[in-house]
Amino acid sequence: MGTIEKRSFSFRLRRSFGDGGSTNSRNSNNNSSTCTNHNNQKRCSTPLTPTSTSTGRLEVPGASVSRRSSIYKKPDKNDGGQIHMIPDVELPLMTFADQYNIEKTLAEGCFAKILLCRHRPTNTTVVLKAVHAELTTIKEFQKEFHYNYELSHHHHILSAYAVAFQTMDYYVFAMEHAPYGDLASNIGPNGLHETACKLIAEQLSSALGFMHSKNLVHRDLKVENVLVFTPDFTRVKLCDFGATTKKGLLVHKVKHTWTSCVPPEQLELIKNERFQCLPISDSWQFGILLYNILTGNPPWLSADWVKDQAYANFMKYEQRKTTKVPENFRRFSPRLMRCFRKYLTHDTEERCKITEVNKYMKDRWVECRISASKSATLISPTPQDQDSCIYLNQREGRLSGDENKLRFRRMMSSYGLDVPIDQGMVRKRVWDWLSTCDASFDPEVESLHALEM
Ligand SMILES: Nc1ncnc2c1ncn2[C@@H]1O[C@H](COP(=O)(O)OP(=O)(O)OP(=O)(O)O)[C@@H](O)[C@H]1O
Repeated sequence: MGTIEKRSFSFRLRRSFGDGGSTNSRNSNNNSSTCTNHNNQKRCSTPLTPTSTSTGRLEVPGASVSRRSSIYKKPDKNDGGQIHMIPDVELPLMTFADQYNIEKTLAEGCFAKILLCRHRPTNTTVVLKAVHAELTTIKEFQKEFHYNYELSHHHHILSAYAVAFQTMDYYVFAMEHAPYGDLASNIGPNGLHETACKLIAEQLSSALGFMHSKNLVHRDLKVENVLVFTPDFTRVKLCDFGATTKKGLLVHKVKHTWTSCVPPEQLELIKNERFQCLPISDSWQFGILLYNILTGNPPWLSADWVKDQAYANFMKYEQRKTTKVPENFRRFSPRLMRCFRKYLTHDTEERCKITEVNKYMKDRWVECRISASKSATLISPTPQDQDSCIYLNQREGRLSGDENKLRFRRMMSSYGLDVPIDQGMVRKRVWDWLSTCDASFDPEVESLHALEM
């Protein structure tokens, strides 16, 4: 296994935003890495040897069904087939420079680096996830890589290449590049409009439903772990399988994740208490994510009805102790509220499956938009339009000209206007439209000048 010392720390990738500045985490303590596999050597060792790269070939996930046929086996009631067998594989020792040109660090923390690279032998752009070897165990690394690789052929799960190796300092695996980054960097302070949220919800529920069908629980669903491949959100993918665990195993809490993402039944646990890992924790996190993308923020800081008034209000409503819709949910339609109740119920027995949201796709989700200013008029031709209006108004000022153009194109393409068009006319229409949406609209607002195409 090389000369790298195994240590049992979990690794963190620090993020600079979120609720309370917490960091989020790789799970250091679930038990799935106990599933070592000796019968599976052929399937598992092949992709990890240097030959796949030294021959100048980067295997694209899903290209070889036969080698990865385990995933197609129907899981029995308590298992997901061989997917839970984490192979023990030697990782070839090499340096990044042997085969890669590092072009950019996409994200960096104390414990891992996400590097945008060019794989020289194939002239392919890849992202390398480099985990500090001192801060994780090789088993944890292999588990993450294995699950990511085995799940890769789902359309809405990030594809991992059949390439993993170690350097003197890191355990590394290769994956495809998401050109638009993660969802966290794509949602404005007022969230995305309903159409985009529905698209995202549909794709993520499909990815998570697929994982659940394999008896796997993601356990770390949040906006940072959803990657964006098209500017109109028609293609997003789930990533980061560091906390992924087989359903039913006894686990500890995922450490250092945003507290807003932690389900109430886990918040209530005492320190170091273990609990059974179940898909309903993904359902909870899905409900939080849905709210987050619709509004730009999580609904509360923590699902603690004693300490967090916003959660206490929702819990009373959800348990039908009051008919008063909590203020921060008032913009949503009764149908979406019904959906939220099912995902965000305190009662774990009542909580819905991850795919429940699909029943609500034809419904209206947002009834009216709360403006930044309470006194502002809330009426617009369609609430969707107004979402975009606020989004442009408040977010774009922080962005560069290129980013502004990109956002603008995304907005237009979500309205089917991504064909070549008269940009002058478009701009005039957007300005007219903005001024009818919002009485306080200032045509001189600096950010809008950046929309000049
Ligand atoms: N393939 C990719 N393409 C583009 N950006 C990526 C890719 N993979 C990861 N990132 C960026 O790096 C960030 C961290 O990635 P990832 O979640 O895999 O790392 P991590 O160390 O497990 O993070 P954490 O445990 O903090 O969630 C993502 O939120 C995303 O912004």
